[in-house]
Parts: sequence; C-alpha cells; structure tokens
Amino acid sequence: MWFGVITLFPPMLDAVTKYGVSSRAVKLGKLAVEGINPRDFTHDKHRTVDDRPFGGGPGMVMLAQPLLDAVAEAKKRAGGAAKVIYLSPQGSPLTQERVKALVSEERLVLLAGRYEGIDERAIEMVVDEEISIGDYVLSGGELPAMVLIDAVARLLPGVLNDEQSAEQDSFVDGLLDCPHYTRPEVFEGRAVPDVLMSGHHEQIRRWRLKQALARTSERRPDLLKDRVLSKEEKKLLDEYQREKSA
Ligand SMILES: CC(C)(C)c1cccc(C(=O)NCC2(NC(=O)c3cccc4nocc34)CCCC2)c1
Repeated sequence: MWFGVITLFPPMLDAVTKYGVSSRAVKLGKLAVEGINPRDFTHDKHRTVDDRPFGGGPGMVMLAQPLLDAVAEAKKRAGGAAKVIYLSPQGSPLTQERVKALVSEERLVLLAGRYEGIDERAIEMVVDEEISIGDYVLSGGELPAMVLIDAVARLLPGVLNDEQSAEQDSFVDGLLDCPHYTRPEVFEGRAVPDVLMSGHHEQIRRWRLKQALARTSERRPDLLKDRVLSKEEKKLLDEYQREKSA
C-alpha cells in the first residue's frame, strides 16, 4: 500500500517508516510512505505556503496552489488512481471499521494541514474525504496522518507475526482490554490475581472476558451499545453488575 503525505514537515514521517510494526511493513515492501512538501511547489522567492485569512481573524491559512500542485505530484508518483483524504477536525471520525475499509485501497494521498487550516477551494477541488482522529486541538495533521497509516499498516497481510495478530484480534473484538500482568509475581506488595497463576486456562479466559466486559461497561458504555453480546458475555456482565451492587 502506497501513501503520499502532503506535509510541510516530511521528516516527521520517520515516526512510521523507521520504528515499530509499520517500519516492518516498509521493510517487507508492503507499505510505502512518501512525504511531499508543498513548499517545493511554490514559485516566489520566499517559498510562501500560507497567507492571511480574508475577512480577518488570527493566524494564517495554507494557500491552495502549492497544495494542489503537491497533490498532483503525489498522484503522479502514485502511478494510478488515488483517493485524497484531508485529515481535519471537520472530518468524520476514524474508527476501526473505517481503517478496515481503507486497507483495500492500494494508494492514498493524505493531506496534513497546518496553521488555521487550508483554503476551502483546495478541499472543494481535490479532497475526496475528510477524516478526524478526535476532538482536541492539534498543531497539524501529520500526527493524525501517521495514526491512520499505523492503524492501516497493522492490517496489511503478512505484517503482523502470529503473536502480534493474536494481540490485534484481542484488541478489536470491540471490548476494552483486560488487566495485564507480568513478572514479578508480587510488586511493591501487590500480588497478581490468583486466577492468572492457577494454570486453569478456561477460568483464566472467563476472568479476562469478565474483566474486559466490566471495564467496557464502566469506562466506555458507548462501545457496548454497538456490540452484540454472546450468551456467555451477557452472563458474565450480569454477574459483574450483581457483584458490584452487592
Ligand atoms: C476538534 C476541535 C477541538 C473542535 C477543533 C475545532 C477547530 C479546530 C481544531 C484544530 O485542531 N485545528 C488545527 C488543525 N487540527 C487538525 O488538523 C486536527 C485536529 C484534531 C483532529 C484531527 N484529525 O485530523 C486532523 C485533525 C487544523 C489545521 C492545523 C491543525 C480543532
């Protein structure tokens, strides 16, 4: 899968090309990430990429022309059709469902804004879709672009080894994670729950599932709304809720 990222700071992309699972995807030739800098598509002496907002107000706005020329260059390098996604606070929320859908794209151009944002005409002319990673104020769209790349890279076939894909599966069953423990057995006077030391794999599985259900219902009840519970999950969640109110 090929990503062309339109960004004023291409070196930021090292975070996904040089480290972790996504860097393995790059080494395996399953992922390519190219930074394309709009500043290289300016024609003035000062290589201007931004200007003051019409109508006044604080901050600056990214000029449309360098962005459009950078997108054109990205599409050329893509070597085929490529959707353009603008990472933006106005975008639709990035979810695991959306990530799964994006895995089947062969080529994507990601547009990362800076300053107050980009000239609206650039969005009208070349952006196919706007995606947001969440509701907080950021300094740029590069980290959101890398969040999307990381989430997609993990789903590319052959990128995760067996252990990692088992881990991935445990994350995406739509529940929050159960507590994790590793050595030592007692740390600062705090022991690991007995069931995890019992060797009873079936009891351990149920304990972990119950913990995941309990945490999800406590911390993210919204996730439970979208999730059908199995008979066993319903029983464990009821058990938890009874114990809680006992
Ligand atoms: C969400 C809310 C708090 C209401 C809000 C309202 C208005 C502006 C901003 C804001 O952060 N503007 C700054 C920029 N933000 C992002 O690019 C950005 C931010 C968040 C998630 C994202 N996912 O992708 C790109 C994202 C836009 C131009 C440069 C950075 C945030």
